[in-house]
This record gives sequence, C-alpha cells and structure tokens, in this order.
Amino acid sequence: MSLLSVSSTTPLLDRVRDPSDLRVLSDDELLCLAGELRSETINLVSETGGHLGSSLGVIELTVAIHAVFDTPRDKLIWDVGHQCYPHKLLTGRRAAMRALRKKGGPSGFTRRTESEHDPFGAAHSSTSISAGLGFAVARDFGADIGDVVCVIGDGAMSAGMAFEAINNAGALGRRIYVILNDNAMSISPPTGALSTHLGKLAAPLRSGQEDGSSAAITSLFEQLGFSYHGPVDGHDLKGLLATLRGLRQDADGPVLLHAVTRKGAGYVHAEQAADKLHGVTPFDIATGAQAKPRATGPSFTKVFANALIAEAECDPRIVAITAAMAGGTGIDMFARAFPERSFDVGIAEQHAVTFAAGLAAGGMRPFCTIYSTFLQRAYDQIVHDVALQGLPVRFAIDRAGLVGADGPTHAGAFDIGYLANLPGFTVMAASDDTELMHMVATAAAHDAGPIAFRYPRGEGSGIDLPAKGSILPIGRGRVVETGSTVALLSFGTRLGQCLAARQSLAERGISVTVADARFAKPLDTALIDELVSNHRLLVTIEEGATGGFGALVLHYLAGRGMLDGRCGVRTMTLPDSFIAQAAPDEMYATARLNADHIEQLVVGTLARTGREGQPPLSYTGPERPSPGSRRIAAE
Ligand SMILES: Cc1ncc(C[n+]2csc(CCOP(=O)(O)OP(=O)(O)O)c2C)c(N)n1
Ligand SMILES: CC(=O)[C@@H](O)[C@H](O)COP(=O)(O)O
Ligand SMILES: [Mg+2]
Repeated sequence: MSLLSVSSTTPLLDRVRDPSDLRVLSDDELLCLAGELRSETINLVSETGGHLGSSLGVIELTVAIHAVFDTPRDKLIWDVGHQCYPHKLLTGRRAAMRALRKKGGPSGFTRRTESEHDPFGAAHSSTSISAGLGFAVARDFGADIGDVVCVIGDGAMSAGMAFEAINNAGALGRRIYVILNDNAMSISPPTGALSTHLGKLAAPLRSGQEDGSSAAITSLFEQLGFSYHGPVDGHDLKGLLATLRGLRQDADGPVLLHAVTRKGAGYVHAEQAADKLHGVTPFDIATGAQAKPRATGPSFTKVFANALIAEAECDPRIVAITAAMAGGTGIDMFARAFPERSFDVGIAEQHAVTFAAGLAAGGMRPFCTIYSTFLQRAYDQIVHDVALQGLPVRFAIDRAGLVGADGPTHAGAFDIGYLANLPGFTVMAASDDTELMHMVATAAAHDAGPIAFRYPRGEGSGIDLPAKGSILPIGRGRVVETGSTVALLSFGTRLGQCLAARQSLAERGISVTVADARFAKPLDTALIDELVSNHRLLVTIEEGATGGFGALVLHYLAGRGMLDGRCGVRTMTLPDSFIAQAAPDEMYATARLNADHIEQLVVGTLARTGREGQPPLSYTGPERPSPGSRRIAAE
C-alpha cells in the first residue's frame, strides 16, 4: 500500500511500513515523523526498559539517514547498537518491539538474523567501521551493495579498534560514510584526549555559533585520509537532510560527518540525568521514576567495590582500572575514595590490560576491573603481556555468567575456559558476597602471578559481611555440607542452588555432599580425590560454557585414572542454547543452572547407573590404580 494512499489524519509512523516510505515524505513530514518517533521510543522503553538515552540522541539522525540512503541495499551499521531502537521502529519491527529483549522478541542490539536492515550485529563497541569497510570493499569487488554508513558514538570512537579501521579506511580510500555521533557522553562522561579534541571541534557549535565550522582546528580524521564535515547539529533534521544529500552526491572516498547530539534529547528526565538514562528499567514517563527490581541485598558490584576500598586503605600499591564502565563495575565508588589511584581508560580493554601489566611490572597492585564479556576483547594482552610474563595483575571479572536482557553478546560465559588454561594463572569464583570479599583480599595479597576472580550480575545476601575479607589458601576448596552418595562440587554462585538441590534430593533419600571449589586453577585435587573416593556420583556445576571448571576436573581425574566407573562424574555447564539465545529477563531465572536442573541430572544419572541408594565405595588402597589398570568390579 502506497504511503500516500492512507488518510493524512493517520500518524506518519503508522504509515511507515518500510524505510523506503520515508523517501516519499516531504522534509516537513519527516520533521513530524521524527517527533512521533521520539514519543514512540519514550513510550516503548517506559514499558520495556532498555537503552533509552542513546536512542533518543539519534532520532533525527535515524530519520535523515533512512530518508537519504536506501537500506537494505545501502548498509547502515550502528556501532554498539544500543541506540538502534528508532531504527528498528522504522524497519518493520514496530509491533515486535513491544517484546524488546524478551523471549522471542527483538534483541536490544542490531542482529543480522532479525532484519535485512541490520547488515551487521553489534553490542560490543567499535566494530562498525571495520565491518563497514568490509562491505565497501566487497561492493568494489562487485557485490550488490550500495553505500555504507557507519554510525559510531564518541565513546565507541575511543577504542583502538575504531582507529585501526579509520587508519585502514583512510589509506584504502574507498567510499564509506562514518557518522560520528558526538554527544560528549559514553555511559558516563567520556575520558581521554580524543574527547578533548572532539570538544574543541564541537565547541563553536555547542556554544551556539551559527555555522559551527571549526576551521581553526584540523580534525584528526582529515589527517588520516577522511574528508571531515562538520560539526553539524545532529538534531537539525533539515540541515542533516541537506548535508547527507550533498555528501551522497559528491563523496568519492571516506567521509566523516561529525554530528553533535545530546544523549537523551527530547525527554527532560533523560537530559537532566547524570547518565542521560543510558540504561533503564520500566519507568513512569511523567516523573522518570524507574521500577526498582526487588533486591535481596547489596549488588556483588558494590560488595566488590567496598572490599577493594578496604584493601586499598591499607595498601597504597592498589590501583583500579576500568574501561569506560566505572558505574557498572563500582570503580566510580573506588574513584571517589582514591581519585588518584583510579583510571578510566575509555572503551579500551586491550590497553587496560597491558596498562595494568605495566603497573604490575612497576611494582603496583593493579585491579583490572572488566565485565567478563568485554574482557574477551583483550585476550592476547592477557596471554602475551600478563600470563607469559607472570605479572601479578588482578582481574576482577564482573557480570560472569548469564546477564539476562542484554543477551548472548553480553553473556559472561567463557572466562573460566579462557583464563584457566593459561600458565601461572590463579582463577577463582566467589560463591557468595562474603567469599567475594575474601577473594578481593586474596587477590590483593597475591604477587606470585596473575589472579582472577569472577562474580555475577545481581545481588548477594548482604548477611554478616565482614569489614574486610580474609586471605584464602590458594588452591583450597571447602566442604559446605556433608553427605554420602552424591557430591556436588560448585564453582561460583551456583552453590546456593546446589544447597537447595541437596535439600530436595534428601527428600528422595539421596544423601548429598556440597562443596565449594573456590578455585578452578589451581584445582584442589585433595578435595576432588576425597569426593570421588567417597561418593557414587560427582557433579561439577559452574555458570559458564563447557570447557571450563568441569573440564579441568575431568582432565585431572582422567590423568589419575580415576574415571574408572567407580564414581560417576558429570559436569553441569551452560548449554550453548542458554548462551546463544537472547536470554531475556523472564528466562534469566530459569536459563541459569538451578536446583531443578541439578536434581534432574542427579536423579537421572543415579537411576541410569543403578547407583541410587548403594553404600559409597570408599577406596582405601595404598595408591590409585595406574591409568588403564584392571577395573575394580564395583557393580
Ligand atoms: C567492547 C565494549 N566495551 C564496553 C561496552 C559497554 N558500553 C556500551 S555503550 C558504551 C558507551 C558508548 O558510548 P558512545 O559510543 O558515545 O554511545 P552513546 O551511548 O553516547 O550513544 C559502553 C562503554 C561495550 N558495549 N563494548
Ligand atoms: C550497551 C552496553 O553494553 C552496556 O550498557 C551494558 O548493557 C551494561 O550492562 P549492565 O546493565 O549489566 O551494566
Ligand atoms: Mg556518546
């Protein structure tokens, strides 16, 4: 149905079925559409929660880009993708967006599988220019691709990867549009010299001078082979339309358009908020008041921050590093206590890790505090600069395990595997908030090499927290509850679920020991030996992908010839299906490994192996049978 055929009293947004519909609207109608789109975005996110501030900041940019360019043949790539809600509303997903970040609903970021208007997935920042350049070169090799437009924020632009792409694009000279969405915000105010440079470029515009031209300063980007345009007002829709139409006409190489925007633009409570309502729960539009999820106690993040502050008060060598996630990691709390010992390096995880390595080599005690998923970006630095040099960097790994609404791109599922296989690494997981405090203390005191401790998104109990953590013996786990038939060996906060499963298994007459491994490296082999020797079934549980803690336990037992059937061994890890699906909020509770999963596995295994109720076979021989030796008839 042609857009024009619908009565003009129908809101424009109701008439847009596809971005191509924007190209038959007048500039005035597009202006109206932008207003409707902003209201729709506010209404939507007030119901669903999500990333509000960044989406409101790109309303005019989204309308202008879709009015001038012709997606999906033209490729529009949103960096991070957290600002893509208006884009999704205009690209056929308006109805679906009511189920944003829910089971079966759209992701909170762009996803290739979701729409042809999402040519490249995102969520981890600073990938758009690299991907965009790939599309542009594919086009130049003959692929049926039109123009390429990458929209990247000033925060995302601070990452090394963005500059790697700029460097290459400037040299290749291919026609590509990079729109720098400069709102002078990351999640918190941006840091770094680039932010200062952009501020100087944008100053004329921000101070209200008409033309906004920053002739006085040559932009960094011009030095790197881009034709730089701007700064322009990223909320002046008609100006944007004219600029983009002109650029589309004339560009013959890499173009950078510097658009100055306001994060949270058009919604007073966002514009007035310190974080511009970057990420919100459902909220009351009139007041901006957000729904507060029921908290059982202080967040693990807060417990970590307070524990680190307590350690730092006694040790001036302790410094803290965050990669643009000061609020999310609690380093903002540390910074208030020790401003000169806190470093926000911007979205620069690779630099953060090697910076920490340098600090450690220099005799400091650095806590490199990065979400599990974002730490993935610095893996070579972890291996090459930290592990192989045996430098005592402390890694505080927040958001370990599934994180809920942010889905698979943010799942902290892999850190156990990718760290515990590294030489000299000590890898811990806190089973609760008290243990987290002990691990902070243990890490602070550990100068023997790199040490990491992981903890999930969410809250602990907050019960009986000590003022300061106690140093744990490295490589030692602990038995929490004793039983006889089954041993549950937990690594991390699934311990609580193991204790719940122990309760329900007891009602089935199955006696269960629950142990907290505390360490994935070095393993507490004495504890493992004891559990395997005195139980019919050993189950390891971890909130991580296969190939982590359980794999290490199996590897150890295999090497000792103890996988001989006398004691069944099972490992419970996050199935790929849990990790790969957008784990929406309502799935969050069940997608994580819980007591029911544990109970089902134990009962099923015992039933299958006929071990239920049999007395434990305790092996008391002088030494373990060598691998491959005659099996002891246990059945
Ligand atoms: C590699 C990586 N590190 C950290 C983050 C967390 N993160 C999400 S959005 C954001 C700030 C992005 O700032 P900017 O690009 O300026 O976008 P804005 O929110 O201002 O629109 C950060 C740090 C991420 N998504 N990816
Ligand atoms: C878009 C992004 O990557 C961050 O905003 C992330 O969503 C923060 O996650 P938390 O809400 O767990 O801090
Ligand atoms: Mg920004």
